[in-house]
Amino acid sequence: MRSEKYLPLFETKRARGLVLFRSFAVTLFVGICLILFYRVSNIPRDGEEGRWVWIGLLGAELWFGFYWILTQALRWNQVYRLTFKDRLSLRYEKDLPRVDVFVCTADPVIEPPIMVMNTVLSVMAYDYPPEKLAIYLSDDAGSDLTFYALLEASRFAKQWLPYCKKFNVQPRSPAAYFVSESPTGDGGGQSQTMDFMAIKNLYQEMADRIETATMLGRIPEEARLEHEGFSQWDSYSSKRDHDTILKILIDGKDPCSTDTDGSALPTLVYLAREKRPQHFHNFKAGAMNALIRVSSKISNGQIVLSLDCDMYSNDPLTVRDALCFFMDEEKSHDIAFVQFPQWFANVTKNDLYSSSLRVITNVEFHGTDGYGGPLYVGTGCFHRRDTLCGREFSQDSKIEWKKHNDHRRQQSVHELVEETKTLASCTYEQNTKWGNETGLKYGCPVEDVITGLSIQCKGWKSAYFNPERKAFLGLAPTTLPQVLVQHKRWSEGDFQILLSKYSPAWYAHGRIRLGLQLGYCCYCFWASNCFATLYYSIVPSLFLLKGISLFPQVSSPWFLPFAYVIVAKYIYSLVEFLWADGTVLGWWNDQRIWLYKRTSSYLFATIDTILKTLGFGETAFVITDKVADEDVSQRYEKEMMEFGATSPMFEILSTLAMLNLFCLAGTVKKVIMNDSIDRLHETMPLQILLCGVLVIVNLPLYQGLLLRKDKGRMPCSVAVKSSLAALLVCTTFSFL
Ligand SMILES: O=c1ccn([C@@H]2O[C@H](COP(=O)(O)OP(=O)(O)O[C@H]3O[C@H](CO)[C@@H](O)[C@H](O)[C@H]3O)[C@@H](O)[C@H]2O)c(=O)[nH]1
Ligand SMILES: [Mn+2]
Repeated sequence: MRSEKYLPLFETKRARGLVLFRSFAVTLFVGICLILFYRVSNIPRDGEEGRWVWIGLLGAELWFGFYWILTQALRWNQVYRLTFKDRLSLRYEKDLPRVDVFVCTADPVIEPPIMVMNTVLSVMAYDYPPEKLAIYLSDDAGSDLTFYALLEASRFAKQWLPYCKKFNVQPRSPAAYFVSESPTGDGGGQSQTMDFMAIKNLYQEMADRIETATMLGRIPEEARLEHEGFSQWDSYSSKRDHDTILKILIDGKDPCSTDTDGSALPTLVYLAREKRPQHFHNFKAGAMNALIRVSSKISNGQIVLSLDCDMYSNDPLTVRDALCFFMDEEKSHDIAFVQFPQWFANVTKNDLYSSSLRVITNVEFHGTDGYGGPLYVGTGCFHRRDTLCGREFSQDSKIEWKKHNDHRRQQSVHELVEETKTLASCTYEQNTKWGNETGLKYGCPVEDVITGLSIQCKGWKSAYFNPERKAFLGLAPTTLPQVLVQHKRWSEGDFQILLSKYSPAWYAHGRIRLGLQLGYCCYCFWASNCFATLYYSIVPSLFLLKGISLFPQVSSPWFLPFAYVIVAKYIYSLVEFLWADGTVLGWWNDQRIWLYKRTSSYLFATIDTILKTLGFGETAFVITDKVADEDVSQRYEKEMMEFGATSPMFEILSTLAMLNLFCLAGTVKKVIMNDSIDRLHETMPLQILLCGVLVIVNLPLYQGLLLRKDKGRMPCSVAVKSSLAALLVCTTFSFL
């Protein structure tokens, strides 16, 4: 029954200070226009020196100006959300919907099973009626190690879940919980301490068994004999060639599956979809679609949560938060998904690789939310099942939660499993709309973003919920090559979306709000930033070396707009970064990574996308490592940049760094020899500043190239090649 006075389950609030921000943005816009006017009106005439360079600079500045406008769309209309879980309980506790959680893993070596189990256990322990919760683990490696680990976890859960409930502990990932030496939670004093020690030992024993098996690469013989599930590996030949392996480890419907307190347990399912070398498997999108189908037979939750295997739940109440957005009587009918931020458990204080993406998380996504909702970013996202399967929005899309809650099943578990297996076979999708109209989209390295966009284009909205207590915590990459590769995948995927059928630049026009369209473009144009950035970080420095000025002199009135834009833009970015809980050094690191991404990841992403469009090359998904060697971890903790491998990306970064170093050194030498410091100051302040900042920002790179001795240093070959290349460019250019 609806109470007389309707009380919303969630609220949306405008961010404060938007007027101030907008006024500031307008002044910056004027500054940018003045700069462009200066460039256009001062183009050297035909035949005059520097005409083409000047036009190039104009191009770069036009690009930066255009891109800046896109970034404003992500800030213009920020909103914040609040939920009322108590009202949800009051109104719906008996009628809560079924929720299916999908956890994807793909490789037991770089995604250790014990980490995956912690994710699984953390969601099994959600504060949610267990008969309405089902957890599915998709294993794209089809590894019996992961299955073994899941079997162990299903046993451990029988103790872990009652413990969590009894003392209301959090987080409910055992590994994260046991980091603290003493029990936390709604203390039970002496009795909790004993329980704590007991459960901690149990966890440790389980972890040891799983880790030993992982290390040896095989499971203990007695485990194999004990559980019939392993027989499914009899016909297994490799991770790319095997039958569907499907096992319901805990059947929530079975009255016998209970924890040590006799309470029901959530359903737990292991799935390794069929793989054959002749059938392309479509990476995570393929795994997710198999999960959608398989789960529809087993539990068919109306709400689906997708999680990466390293993203444990940090808050047992998150499901209820998400449901507030789906179950509000007045405002929920058009919400298709609720995205939680991706936060990371392993980010160091000053976030050397800027992998926490804190500005995106704490600022930009709130901006997208003001225009119809955030992007779907693959993990920590709750979907309505029907919208994920391609349903269009219409006025009657509202779910009657109280009606639709029944899911009975007639067959035996065995029959059910056999019948369901075919849904995960390689051929099932042939001649269907899966991967296209239905489920997650195929063929894009960021299957999540393109899927979310297509849902929004069908008239749906999404919501962004960024609560005080972080809902999920994952693992960020811990070395520079990993960071650059991850960003290459993302920027490449986003760029492909721009060129795809669902392009935010045209297809989305009129289907989503303009602000959101621009916001999507901001990410989809990530890759294209490489050209302007490369130009700006090479050409002015070379001309500095040659003594040719490309920017206004200090005494010129045109100097002012440059000075204003530079100073205002960077102060703003620092303030925003600090506001998003960053540190000053973290901001500085962010600037460095900004440069590195743009000059390497984005460049390669652009090249690869163009090649793919022309028909060369294939889409790939390079999985991010979730483990690191001991010494690599130590350097990471100390915030020492990790290179340690040869890579074409490093060659570019190092060449750029050396080039700027030579240009600066050459200029300094000239100054000393000619005693011309005043003149240079007067005529080329901005070029000196640019080159100088590029050198300072690259200090860790010079250290890695020239000074460091540890294993994480830049390989010698890169140092030699890049120095020679930079030297060659500088000398040829000076004598040209
Ligand atoms: O063939 C594959 C490849 C990957 N995965 C899983 O996909 C998840 C994400 O992979 P990861 O290597 O951790 O990539 P990230 O860059 O950290 O992931 C981000 O970006 C991806 C898109 O590029 C999204 O799918 C993710 O949800 C999002 O967290 C992991 O759980 C993997 O196990 C599969 O299931 N099958
Ligand atoms: Mn990841």
